Formats: sequence, structure tokens, C-alpha cells
Amino acid sequence: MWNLTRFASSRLSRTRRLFSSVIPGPCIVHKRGTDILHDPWFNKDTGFPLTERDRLGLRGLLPPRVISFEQQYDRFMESYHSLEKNTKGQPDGVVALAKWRILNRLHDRNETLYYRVLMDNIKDFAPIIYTPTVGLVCQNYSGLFRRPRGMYFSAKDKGEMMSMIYNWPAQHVDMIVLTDGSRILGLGDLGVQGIGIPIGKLDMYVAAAGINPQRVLPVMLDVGTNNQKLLEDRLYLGLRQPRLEGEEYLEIVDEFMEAVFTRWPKAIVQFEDFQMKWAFETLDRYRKKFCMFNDDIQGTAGVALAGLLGTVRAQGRTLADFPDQKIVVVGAGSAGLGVLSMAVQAVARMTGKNETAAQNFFLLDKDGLITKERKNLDPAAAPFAKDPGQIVGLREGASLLEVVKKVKPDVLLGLSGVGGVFSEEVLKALRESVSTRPAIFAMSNPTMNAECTAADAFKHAGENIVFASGSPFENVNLGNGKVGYVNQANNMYLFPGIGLGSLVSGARFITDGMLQAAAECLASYMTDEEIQKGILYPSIDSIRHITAEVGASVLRAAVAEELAEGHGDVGPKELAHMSKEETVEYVFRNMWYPIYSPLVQEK
Ligand SMILES: NC(=O)c1ccc[n+]([C@@H]2O[C@H](COP(=O)([O-])OP(=O)(O)OC[C@H]3O[C@@H](n4cnc5c(N)ncnc54)[C@H](O)[C@@H]3O)[C@@H](O)[C@H]2O)c1
Ligand SMILES: O=C(O)C[C@H](O)C(=O)O
Ligand SMILES: [Mg+2]
Repeated sequence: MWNLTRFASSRLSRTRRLFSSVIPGPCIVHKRGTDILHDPWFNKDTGFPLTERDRLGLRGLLPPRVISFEQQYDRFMESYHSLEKNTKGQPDGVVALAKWRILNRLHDRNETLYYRVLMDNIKDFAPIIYTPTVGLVCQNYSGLFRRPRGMYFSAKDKGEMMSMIYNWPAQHVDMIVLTDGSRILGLGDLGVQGIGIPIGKLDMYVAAAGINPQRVLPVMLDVGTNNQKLLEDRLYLGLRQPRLEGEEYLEIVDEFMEAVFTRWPKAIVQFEDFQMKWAFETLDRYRKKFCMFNDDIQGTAGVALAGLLGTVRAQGRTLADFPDQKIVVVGAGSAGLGVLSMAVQAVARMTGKNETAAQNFFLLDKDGLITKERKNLDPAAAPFAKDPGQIVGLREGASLLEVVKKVKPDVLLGLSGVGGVFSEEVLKALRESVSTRPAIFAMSNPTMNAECTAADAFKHAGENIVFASGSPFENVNLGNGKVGYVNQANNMYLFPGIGLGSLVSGARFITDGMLQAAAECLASYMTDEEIQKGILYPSIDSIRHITAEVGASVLRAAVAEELAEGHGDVGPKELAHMSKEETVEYVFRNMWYPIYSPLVQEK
């Protein structure tokens, strides 16, 4: 069922080739003079050619010399490298925030240059504008705040959202990432400060999926916060009230969704970092009504499933062995349950049996192993609850150490949000795994919240493990020229392609079939050689290429389900007639590439 077709070896160079011939089309601007210089969408700083300076009323507002895009790029990178040099030896957090600030200043001033440096240096810059530094930025957001980015809808705006949405200056919006700030990474409720997450996710959309930055919208839904420290912080910028609950909460989200889809019926909304109860409830409420998905539940599930299938291959087994893998999942929240649901669907498809599909999966939360004896068993966790006594000696609430010792799992996967729960003892117990090559997925973010570090995993569980973490870690030097590979099991490998594929297919909804196609595409991306080395995911350097492939798979699944209504001039029939290769080319063609466009003024 899984087609592991090899992709062209030189993925990155192919991507570069596709964009090297980009000829910038004109860009319509309704402003003149300093208004253009102060608008990061249009600003080219010293890069405005003289003719354009004349046409747009810029002559005399800039120093006379015209600096090329390449020179501007080099100048920025030089400042960045000198900042790196000057902050050497300072605490990690201080350095990370200094790097974030310099990038953020460029983002605020000149988006084209910002996205080009981001794209070309994605491996170095993703950890700054995205996970893990974005977590630190959210924690300090009220103090770091200089200029607003995105939109803020608060509980005080009830009844006003339909008109407020028209305050957004862009006529078209393709991609919206929405949070209520209630579960920011593993950092808990950060209230309005969680806006950093939609901003970081949308930066990845631009860099990876080539969504035009003029068509993205980060949104914070501020319904209050239950974080006492923030409520007492005099600098806190959000509503100083406890979170709305129940119907009051849902009315706010309903009103926002209606407003968005009234103005932009073709937009896609990604729900991000909602606490579990609202993550599931809103997904259920809106997924058959609007084009939306929940990244923490659905994006994470696909990335984890691709990693789990890679693990089976790394163990020298065939994919048909996946249903026999014993997998212990630590964390029964939106992410953990999302992963298990998708894994169960995969097993059911492979075996043709629904009833026994979850039998090799074990689920723990903060109270230990979840069994059918659990009081107040969450209905979402119920399908994974074990029969007590199914494994001799495993009782309700058994500790992680007990479970690992008894089950001897092939895979230990953490989505608990708790740093260090894969303790030395737990990791050592994994040496008794039934597998010759057990896998550890410490997927919680940011770095401090990872269930274990890469170094500890290789040290305590053994050098033959496969390792993945949600936040980036350096590869581990195992001595004698051997390397312990670190994979980044992060939903960034899928959400951009899910959004892009949905957009360019004009899908009405985002279905399980489309998400499965995305996961299968990622799973089949890696060569056997890479997998044997323990490399489960591609390098982030090739994120545009991966995203195009994932986007094309999502598109084809939407076509197959007759949900694709077309995009721009391309209708559903044309989409249906495209070959696999043509679909990928079509997806690439729809990607925005950062290059200065001639600005044309519309009177
Ligand atoms: N790598 C990725 O792509 C990715 C994607 C989504 C979420 N995450 C991370 O996963 C974590 C959890 O996210 P979520 O949305 O599921 O959160 P959540 O709050 O919905 O769930 C957390 C779960 O962990 C359990 N838990 C807490 N302490 C525990 C302990 N000591 N032992 C075992 N279980 C414990 C809780 O009972 C709960 O079931 C966060 O840190 C988030 O950053 C990572
Ligand atoms: O934001 C990330 O890096 C992944 C994930 O969405 C998370 O909530 O941790
Ligand atoms: Mg998230």
C-alpha cells in the first residue's frame, strides 16, 4: 500500500533550478513616497532603481547610490555574523533573542529581503524565527513588543468581528494561523503573548510553501488567560480576565470563523496551540464546514507516522511489519491522541481489521498507564485504554518505567510537554527492547521540554537507537567516527504542504484522505541509504521541495475525493487531468519567490 518511489537524488538543486529563472511580475501599489518606504511589503530600501524612484516620488528620500539585492543580502548576513561573533559566550537565551531581534527588524522593514535570507539560510534561521526560540519570544512578548503583526480579536470585540476583519489591509488572504494562546508549545497558557506562534508558523509557510507574504494573516483570539503571573504583569498586553469558557468561548470562535470566511471564502485556517479540549471540539465543529485543520492534532500525526514507518525500515523490516510494532506513547493530549488515531488508521488499512488495530499501542498520561479502569476516562483516550491484566503485571496507572520494562517497546514516543520524563532509568530500560533498533521520539517543545536530550538518549539507551526530537539538537558524536543522527520530528515537515495543497486545489475541506496522502508522501521521501543511517526526515534545507511534493499529494487526494474546486484560472477538470509530475510543477509554479518586483502605481 505504501509506494516508496525514490525521488530524484538532487532535490535541492532541482528546487534551485525551478526558481533561478523566476521573472518578477509587476506589483501594484497604491502609495507614494515615504508611505512606500515604510511599508515592508513594498520597501526595497536602497534597492529602488532610479526610474522607480522617479515614478513613485522617492527621489531625494534615499541616498543616491542604488544597492543591488545581492549586496543588500550580503550586508545583512555580515551584520548577522558579526552579531554572532559579538555575542559568543553569552547565555543561549540572550544570543537567541538577539538573533531574533535582528531578523525581526528586517521583517518589519523589508519583507522581500527578509524572506530571501530566511529561505536561503533556513537551517540556521528556522530555530530562531520558529521552534525553539519562538517559545522564548512568546514568554517575553509583552516586553519585546514594538510593532503589531497580524490581527487581534478579543472577547471585547464580540459583535464587531464582521466589520473588524475589513480592517486588514490586504484584499486577498490565503492562509491564516489562529491561536487562543492556551497551550503554547509545552509552555502552557501564555495568553495574548502566544501570537508569536502564528507569526512563526506563517514565516514557515512563506519560506517552505511559497505562500505570498501579502496573503498571510496571523491571528490571536484573546479570550483572557488563566496564567496568574501574566494577569499580574503590568506590561501584559492582553485582556486581564480569566479565559472564557463553554458557550461564551465558542461564540467568539464561531463569530471569528464566520467573519473570515465571509471576507475570504477561499482562505485556509490552521488552528494552532489550543488546549486539548478546544482543539478537538473546534476541529469537530468546523472541519466539515470550513477549509481548516488542527496542526497539533493532524499535522503532528502525519509527521510522527512518517517517522514510525521510517523506523520500521531502519530496523530492516518491511512496512507490513508496522502493525507488530509495540509503541508506547507518553502524553494523551491533542498531539499524542492525534498520533495514535492516525497510527491506528494505518494499521487498520494494512491488516483490514479495525478491532485489534490498537492492541500494540500503550498510552500514558500524567497519571500513568491508561486502562479501562481509569476513573473519568477521557472518551478521546478510550480507544487506546488497555484491559488491565492484558499484560501480566501492568495495572491502571503503571509508571512509565514499569511499562517500558514490561512491554519492551520498539518505540517510545513522547508528547507530554514535560522535559526529562525519559529519565536515565527509562532510557536504560529501553536497552531490553524487543527491537534491535529501538526508536525514541522526544517530540515535546521547546528544547527544555523535550522528554530527553539526544546525548542522553544515545548514552543511556545505546548507540543503535533511532532518535528524533521536536526541537533541534546537534547530531551526537559517538566516537570512532560514528555519528548518532538526530531527526527533527516536527510538524513543520507537513503543515506547509497541507495548507498549500489545499489552497491550490481549491479544496472545500481537509479530509483524512488528504492528510494520509501528506503522511505517505513524507514517509516515501527518504532513500533506503538514509534510513539505514537512522535519518528519518529530509534535511530542512530541502523544505521547499518536500513541501511541493506534499502539496501535490494533498492536491491529488482532494481531486480523487472530488473536493477540488480549482484555483485561479485552473479549474477542477484541468487539475484532474494533470499527471503526477505536472501536479508537482503546478504546485511549484504557484509558489511565491522573494525577488524585487517592479512597482506599478495604480492611480
Ligand atoms: N514535535 C511536534 O511537531 C509537536 C507537535 C505538537 C505538539 N508538540 C508538543 O507536544 C507537547 C504536548 O502537546 P499537546 O497539545 O498534546 O498538549 P496537551 O496539554 O494536550 O497534552 C499533554 C499530555 O501530557 C500528559 N502529561 C503531563 N505530564 C506528564 C507526565 N509527567 N508523564 C506522562 N504524561 C504527562 C498530560 O496528562 C496530557 O495528556 C507540547 O510540548 C508540544 O510542544 C510537538
Ligand atoms: O510549534 C512547533 O514547533 C510544533 C508544534 O506545533 C508544537 O506545538 O510544539
Ligand atoms: Mg503547535
